[in-house]
Amino acid sequence: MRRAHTVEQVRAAEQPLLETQPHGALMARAATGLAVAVTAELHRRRGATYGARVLLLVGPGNNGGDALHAGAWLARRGVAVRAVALGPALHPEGLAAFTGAGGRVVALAEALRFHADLVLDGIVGIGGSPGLRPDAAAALEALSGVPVVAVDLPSGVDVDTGETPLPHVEAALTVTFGTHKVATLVDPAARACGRVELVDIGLELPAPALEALEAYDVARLLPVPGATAHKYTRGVVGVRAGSSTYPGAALLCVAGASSGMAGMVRFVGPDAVADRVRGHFPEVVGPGRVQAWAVGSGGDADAEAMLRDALADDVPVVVDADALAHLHHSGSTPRHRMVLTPHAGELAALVGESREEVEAAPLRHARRIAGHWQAVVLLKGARTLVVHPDGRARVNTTGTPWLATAGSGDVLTGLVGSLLASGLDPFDAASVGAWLHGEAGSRAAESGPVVATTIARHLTGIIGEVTHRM
Ligand SMILES: NC(=O)C1=CN([C@@H]2O[C@H](COP(=O)(O)OP(=O)(O)OC[C@H]3O[C@@H](n4cnc5c(N)ncnc54)[C@H](O)[C@@H]3O)[C@@H](O)[C@H]2O)[C@@H](O)CC1
Ligand SMILES: [K+]
Repeated sequence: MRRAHTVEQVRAAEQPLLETQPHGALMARAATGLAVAVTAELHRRRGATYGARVLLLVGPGNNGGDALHAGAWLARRGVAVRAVALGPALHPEGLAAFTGAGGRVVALAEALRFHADLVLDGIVGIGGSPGLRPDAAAALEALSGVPVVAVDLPSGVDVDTGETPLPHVEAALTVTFGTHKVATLVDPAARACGRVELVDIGLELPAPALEALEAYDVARLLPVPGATAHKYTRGVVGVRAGSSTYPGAALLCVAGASSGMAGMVRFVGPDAVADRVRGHFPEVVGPGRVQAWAVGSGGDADAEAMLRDALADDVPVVVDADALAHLHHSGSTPRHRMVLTPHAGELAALVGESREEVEAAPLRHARRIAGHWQAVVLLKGARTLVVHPDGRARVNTTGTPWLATAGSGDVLTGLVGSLLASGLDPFDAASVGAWLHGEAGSRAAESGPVVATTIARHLTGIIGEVTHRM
C-alpha cells in the first residue's frame, strides 16, 4: 500500500524525531536521499554525473535546506552546483554546507548563463501555500525548458488536496520525504510531480489520509475460492445494462462481470439484447437471485427502471452512466451500499458544477457526492479516486491513457459488480476493480491501441497473476 499523509500528520510524526535525534539528522536523511535520486536522474539524462550542472532554486525554509544539503553532496562528487536565493534568508546550516563544498549562490542572470542540466525546486515544501511568489515565478519562467526535480513537492501545489488553483512548478521527478502527500498521488497536482520517488526518513505515521493499492494488497483482498466452494457461495452478479440504442454496453458490462470473480453472471434485459449477450457468453443466465447488481451502462431510456429494479433487491448496486441521473428518484438509501461510478462529466451533473470545476478538484467533489448519497464514489479519470462516505479515500495508480476508450467504463462497472458479488465490501470492490481494470488496460496496451473488449479479455489473466503472488 502506498500511503499519503497530511501536512499536519507529517509535522506531528517529525516532532518526536526532531526532539530525540541529533540535530540535523532528519534533514541529512532527506537531503542524501534527494542527492542520490538526482544522481540517478543525471545518469539517465546524460550518462554521467561528473561535470553535470545543477541549479538550486532555494526558498527560505527547510525545503530550501534540503536542496542546499543535497547541492553540497553533489558538489563534493564533481557536479557544478549554483543556487538562486528566493527569500530573505536561506537555511543557515544548509548554506554553510553548500558553500563549504564549493557551491555558489548567484543572481538569476548568472544562473541563466550557467546552462543547467537540471533545476532543483527547493522553493517550498509542506510549509508552502498554493501559488508562487513573483521572484520564484520569474526564475521558473526564465528557466523554462530545463527539467525540474521537485524537493518533497512541486512548489505552488495545494499539498493536502492535490488541487492546483494557482501557478506551480511542473516537475519531471519529485523526491518526496517520509510519506506520500495527497498532492503526489491525486490529480491535478500528481501530474505536476512527474515521476515520484519516496525517501524513507523513518517517520512513524498514523492512519493515512489516502491510500493507493499495490499488487500485493490486491492479492490479499481478492477472494480465492476455497475447497468447498460452489457457484452460489462464490456469489452471483446481475447485470442490467445496454439498450436497443447501445446493445454493446450490455456485452461490455457482462464481459467485465465475467472476470471470473463471481460464481455466476445473470443478465436481465430485452430479449434481443439478452440473445446477443448469450451468443457471446454462453455461461450467462437470465433473471434470478443475485448478490450484487451492475446497472446503467448504456441504459439510455431504460436506465431509470434498471436502477429501481436493482435497488428493490436490497443487495449492493454499482450505479453507472445513465442510471446516475436517476438517483434522485430511485429511493436509494445507505442500506443499498451503492458504488457510484461517474466520470468527471457525470459527477459534474450530480454536483451542478462544470466538468472543469470537477477536474480541478476531483477529491473534493467525489467526497461531496459520497457524503450526499452515503455511497462509495469511484470517480473515473487518469488517477481514478475511490471515496468512502466515512472519509477514507484511495487513488488508483495503474492504467494507461489508452484506457480512455469507448466502453472502457462499462467493463469496469461489470467488474466491480462481480467483486461485490464475490464478497468484497463496496470500498474494496471499487478500488480493487479500478486497480485490475487499469492493469488489464496496460497489459492490453503492450500490443497496441486498446479497445474495451481487449481490456475485458485481459482481466482473468491479471487476476490469475495477482492471486498466484500469494
Ligand atoms: N521538519 C524537518 O525536520 C524536516 C523537514 N524537511 C523539509 O522541510 C520542508 C518543510 O519546511 P518548512 O516548514 O521550513 O517549510 P517550507 O520550506 O516548505 O516553506 C518555508 C516558508 O516559505 C514561506 N512560503 C509559503 N508559501 C510560499 C510561496 N508560495 N513562495 C515562497 N515562500 C513561501 C512560508 O513562510 C513557509 O513557512 C519539507 O517540505 C521538507 O522539504 C525535510 O528536511 C525532512 C525533515
Ligand atoms: K519544492
